[in-house]
Amino acid sequence: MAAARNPSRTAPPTPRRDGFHLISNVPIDWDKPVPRLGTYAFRDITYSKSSVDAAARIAFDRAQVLHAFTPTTIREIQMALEDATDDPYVGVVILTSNIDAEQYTPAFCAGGDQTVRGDGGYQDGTEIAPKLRVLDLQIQMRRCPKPIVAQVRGYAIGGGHILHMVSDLTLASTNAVFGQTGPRMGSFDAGYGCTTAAALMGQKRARELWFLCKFYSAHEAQAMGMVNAVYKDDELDGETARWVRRMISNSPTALAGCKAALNAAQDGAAGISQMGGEITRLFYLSDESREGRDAFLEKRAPNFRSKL
Ligand SMILES: CC(C)(COP(=O)(O)OP(=O)(O)OC[C@H]1O[C@@H](n2cnc3c(N)ncnc32)[C@H](O)[C@@H]1OP(=O)(O)O)[C@@H](O)C(=O)NCCC(=O)NCCSC(=O)CCC(=O)c1ccccc1C(=O)O
Repeated sequence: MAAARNPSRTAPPTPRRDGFHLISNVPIDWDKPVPRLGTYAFRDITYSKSSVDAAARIAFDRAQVLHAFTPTTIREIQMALEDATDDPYVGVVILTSNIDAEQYTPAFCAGGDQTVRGDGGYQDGTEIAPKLRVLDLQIQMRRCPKPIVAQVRGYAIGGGHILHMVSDLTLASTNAVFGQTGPRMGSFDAGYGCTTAAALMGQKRARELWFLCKFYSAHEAQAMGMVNAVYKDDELDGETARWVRRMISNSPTALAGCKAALNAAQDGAAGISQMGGEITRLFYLSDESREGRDAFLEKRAPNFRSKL
């Protein structure tokens, strides 16, 4: 008698076979916020980690000005991001904002705080000279080997919009609104602000974004290619958790390699350096590489071929 066929051998192919829908969408349980790093106490952001879900959450905390950023805000994000990057336990970083919808219009970030915009850049009394510190943060985000997820509610405008574009993934609430305003505000970002827009949505749409300074709904932004997924506002935290949980269950080295490769074409020599750094780090783990170090320390000639 012929054996009964295993039904899984004949199951029709389905995208749901990836099991993504089976991952819990219970919002991430954050530990108590990290109030300070070293002697520095955060003022413009909150920084939290989850011991359960291996993620870090960096949130703008200036709701009264729609989370517009000053040099201090950016410096604080840089510090938190450095900590999250170096912490081997953290697998994914979420960049978002603290929403107080009872008092203030929801926003992810309304860009550079115009009240501290001086003639040569932004200066809130903490810079040696006025500068565009956010450009350094953009580079730090690109170099961070871990996925950065922008979780966007409300307005993501100007420099805030660029920070979501530079993030690896963007998950948006249905109430999110996206746009550049630079040419209406006497500003522009000829670096990642323009080049990332073109890479995400194509040249014509990127020119529309920057030349017209129109605003776009979450669904329009998704159709343009700059938002990965749109969720109802009350489902966004849970769905973000699902994306985070899938990524932290994947290989960190594979994710870092993919991020470096995806950055490489746009980032030129800096992109190759990021990619090369990953390769060198892995090479250090090999017998061949260790032979160079050991031979030096043992004051002998290296024999690399013996380690192949
Ligand atoms: C976002 C709005 C359309 C929302 O409008 P509305 O709901 O009516 O709210 P408002 O009443 O306007 O705002 C509430 C409250 O917030 C204050 N506020 C909002 N945005 C800013 C801001 N950017 N700076 C300072 N303050 C802000 C606003 O004044 C209100 O305060 P009150 O005390 O209640 O009056 C609308 O708010 C709006 O259009 N905002 C401006 C958005 C904008 O144009 N942002 C871009 C600024 S330029 C920039 O971001 C460049 C940044 C930069 O550093 C850079 C430079 C060069 C190269 C690269 C970069 C880079 O960013 O990467």
